[in-house]
Amino acid sequence: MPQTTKDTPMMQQYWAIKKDYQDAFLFYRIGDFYELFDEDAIKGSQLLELTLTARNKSAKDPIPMCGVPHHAAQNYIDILIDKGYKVAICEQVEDPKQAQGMVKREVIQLITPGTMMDQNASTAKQNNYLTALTLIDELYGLAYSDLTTGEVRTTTLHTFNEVINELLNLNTKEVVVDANISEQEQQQLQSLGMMISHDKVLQESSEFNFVNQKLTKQGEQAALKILISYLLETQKRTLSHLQQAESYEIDQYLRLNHSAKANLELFESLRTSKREGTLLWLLDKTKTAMGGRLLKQWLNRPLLNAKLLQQRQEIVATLIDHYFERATLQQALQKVYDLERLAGRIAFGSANGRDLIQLANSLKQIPTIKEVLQQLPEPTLQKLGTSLDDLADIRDLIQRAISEDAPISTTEGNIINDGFNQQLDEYRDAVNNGQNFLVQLEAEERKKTGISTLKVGYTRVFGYYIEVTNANKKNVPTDRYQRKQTLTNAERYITPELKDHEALILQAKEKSTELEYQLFTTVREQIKAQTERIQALAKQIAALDVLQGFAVVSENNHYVRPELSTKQQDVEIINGRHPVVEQVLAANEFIPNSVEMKKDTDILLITGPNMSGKSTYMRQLGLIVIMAQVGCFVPADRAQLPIFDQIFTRIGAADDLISGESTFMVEMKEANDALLHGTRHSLLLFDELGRGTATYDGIALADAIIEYIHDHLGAKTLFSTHYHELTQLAERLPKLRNVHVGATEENGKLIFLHQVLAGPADKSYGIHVAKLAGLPNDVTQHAAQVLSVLEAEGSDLVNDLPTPEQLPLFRIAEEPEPKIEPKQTTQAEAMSPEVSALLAEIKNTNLMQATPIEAMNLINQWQQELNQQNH
Ligand SMILES: Nc1ncnc2c1ncn2[C@@H]1O[C@H](COP(=O)(O)OP(=O)(O)OP(=O)(O)O)[C@@H](O)[C@H]1O
Repeated sequence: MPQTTKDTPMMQQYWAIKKDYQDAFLFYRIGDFYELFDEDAIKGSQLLELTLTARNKSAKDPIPMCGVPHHAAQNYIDILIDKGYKVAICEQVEDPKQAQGMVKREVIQLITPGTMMDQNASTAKQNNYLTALTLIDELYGLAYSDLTTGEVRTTTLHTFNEVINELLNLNTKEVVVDANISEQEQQQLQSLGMMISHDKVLQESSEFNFVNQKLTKQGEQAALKILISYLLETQKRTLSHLQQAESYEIDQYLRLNHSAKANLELFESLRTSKREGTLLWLLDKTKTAMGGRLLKQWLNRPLLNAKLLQQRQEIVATLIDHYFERATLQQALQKVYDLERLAGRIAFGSANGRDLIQLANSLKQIPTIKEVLQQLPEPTLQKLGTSLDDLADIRDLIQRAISEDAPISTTEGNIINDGFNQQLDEYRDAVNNGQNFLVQLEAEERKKTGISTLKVGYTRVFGYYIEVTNANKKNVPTDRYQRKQTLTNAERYITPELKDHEALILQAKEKSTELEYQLFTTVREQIKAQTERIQALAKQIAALDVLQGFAVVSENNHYVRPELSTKQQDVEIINGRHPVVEQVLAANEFIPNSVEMKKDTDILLITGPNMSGKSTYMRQLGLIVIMAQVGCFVPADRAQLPIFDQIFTRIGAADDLISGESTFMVEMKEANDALLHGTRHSLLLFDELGRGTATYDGIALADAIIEYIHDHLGAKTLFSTHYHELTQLAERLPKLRNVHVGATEENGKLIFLHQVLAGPADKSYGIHVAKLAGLPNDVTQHAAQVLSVLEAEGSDLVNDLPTPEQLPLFRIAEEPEPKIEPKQTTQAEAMSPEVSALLAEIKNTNLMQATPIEAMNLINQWQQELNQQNH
């Protein structure tokens, strides 16, 4: 709204400030309220369900207004941030009593989704990252930080797809970009729910110099500069708790793209989008919020380093074997508050007395933790036990200075302990003496006046008074008493003596409160100087907490320590279980299955009826690998595993959350990704790849992909399929083995055995599954007839299928596919020369060199040719 000449000085000040914060809600402090004006007020009143009023109501053009009490502001700020807005907090920055004219006001902080400092119980175990992104010499530089913990990391990425993956993995809500990031890229990030921000004035700072120390890559340094500059611009204070940036490369860790993490349900259940039923949910037996956050980071980045993994395994094994020590450790950890975020708040200047008490109480646990660790027969734990800094000096300072019962407010006294500061003790004595004087005065006045019910009291507005009930008013010595206030049944008076003491007491009180605040901030500053030590301790405690959690789940669920090999790629899991599904089923209901893929086997081709457990078997292997590569034990009787470099998946619903592309396109892209980037150290989990297109194309593509993996990649691969034709590949591909998930039929009913057995499935149970699903009897009976005809004739799926016109109902029953007995002829022999030629063309097409659109066009062309063949 434009400024008009009629604007009051206050509104002029408002508009002047608002001008710089057009994209934020301006919370403008007036007394005990934050007020919103004009468009902010209209929009804010709707979003926050506040009553909309107006300033200058009687004027011609009143200004819409709404407000929130300052003590309740945080809730409203949280709501706006959660809805993806920014909030600028504008405070009175001088004492109104001393102000000449308008009170000076300034924005003291711009709160954005990526810079929220306020954390509640539900976000305790989550990091909140702000990310900065730039592009230099065709490389993306990425820097991100969690302002609440001070963690800073940087990396360099080659493609925008990698950037998206990393940002989704980090669950980043806000990305600060510079002009090198194109409009289109920015829009793509926005469409994924990320706020895009820009840094207005790129500034050099001592913070940048400190955080930047270890970085060498240009892109990462540039991104870091944007990040820190934006943080300084929005937070408007020093950021001394930011740690030195750690640079990493994504291939230092087991690579899993975002959709693989979603498919394997690491952090979010596919069905409910909740944490329950995920690997994180299962493994999180941490006692601290820091441990909870670190576990999530570990699962996001499983390790490749065998030595580090051995070390984690040793610790888990030792903690499993020492139940009592572990119990003591857990009890101590339980009492450790969020050291990282406490350190953040202390450095940020927002910590109160209670925060410091929480810090001291946490530090009290460290000696116990050190003692237990030193008792354990494991070198890393023992070393940790000796080297852990118990921060006794900080604990001692807090215990001496800060009252156990410190209030939330830092400005109203009662924070500092007696005996900590002489001057404060003197003020407090003065206040106490004053109080004693009043007690004496009351007794004396009762005596002098003979009024036994006379009382000395205090109110904020009137100060100290002498109160006399109406019945006794006549006995009041009017020469000394001066009437001050009349109540219904009493009268209040003051005397000169009382007023003198009032001044003394109030002065002492005011001085003591002021001094307390000063002392408190000094203590806080002293602790702030030790931020790095607190952060170092927090990191060690967090790791210890995650590992004790691994010990707990491993023991409770009878996991075994996997043998990890860097020399060979053999996979041998005896009686493995799906860690989450087995928790959901009743005891002993889960049927364990082995996975054996030694030198002679790279690919397991899995067949079996729907619902038999094919996906579960594949996910099981993926999860076991991830658990092994974060250092946890695994659900099996025995497990020998290589260290995988990447896991590629194509499991479950193929909808692409990112680009909204068709199922088939996503399938092909994911296959392409695996074939292009996979190595013989990778794990591929492909569930019914190719089902997103026509049967012919599906079979042909699946065949070509399997052969490519077999001949060129050599990656360990689980490939499930309903295309029975593919099982014949075992004859040609020596490193492919058929397995199937067993089922039997009893009295016409299908019994799932959930057991993975050697060889291809010998019968399709599609019709039974269709029955279970409740398809009309007509349909399933009809399908059964078709099946028996097909089986009796040993016919060929392709050539002998009745046309839809002949069997109208068949179209409905098509989904559970009737299966034919495998013939001894190869596929190419069974088909017409045209189809064979087509197949050869498909096989020889190099998908790696085709763009997705070209692939689509090719497939379209093949489909048309095939259709011509069929007619
Ligand atoms: N090993 C097992 N032991 C016990 N129950 C299992 C086992 N494996 C799977 N199940 C149960 O069977 C259900 C179906 O499993 P899953 O989704 O893996 O089947 P599927 O063969 O992949 O099916 P579709 O082909 O229809 O995708 C699971 O929800 C689970 O409850």
